[in-house]
Amino acid sequence: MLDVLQQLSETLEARKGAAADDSYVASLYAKGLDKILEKVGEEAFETVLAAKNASTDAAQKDKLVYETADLWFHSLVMLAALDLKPDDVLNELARRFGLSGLDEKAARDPQ
Ligand SMILES: N=c1c2ncn([C@@H]3O[C@H](COP(=O)(O)OP(=O)(O)OP(=O)(O)O)[C@@H](O)[C@H]3O)c2ncn1[C@@H]1O[C@H](COP(=O)(O)O)[C@@H](O)[C@H]1O
Repeated sequence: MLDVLQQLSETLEARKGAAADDSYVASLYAKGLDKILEKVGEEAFETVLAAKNASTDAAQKDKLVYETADLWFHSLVMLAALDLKPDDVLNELARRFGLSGLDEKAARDPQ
């Protein structure tokens, strides 16, 4: 699953050189950081709403997954716009989990 983040991260980097007319991500970069942050805020709100609905109606869980994917995606665009990568966040999570970083985790758990 980490491959998905890695490949998406590479695509987000590549879009820095793309035309805004051809790419949603390039169009966000062209609109600037404030627009990207607005999208992150919007998607966070939609995710919270979806979680509330899913808490009383299990049929809404698909919607929650969809909105969370939108939130993660726009968060990755935000990180990329500031020249950060998913690994920066994953390494921080690993550190909190008691690991010094992803390399150590890979050594312990090759699969
Ligand atoms: N994962 C995503 C992804 N998730 C959501 N979205 C887009 O995010 C937007 C969110 O929908 P909204 O209705 O909130 O936004 P909107 O109304 O279109 O835009 P606003 O006017 O509100 O800014 C939609 O246009 C979705 O298509 C994504 N667009 C791209 N990707 C990935 O990014 C890659 C590069 O995309 P492009 O740059 O478009 O080639 C793609 O191959 C995908 O892997």
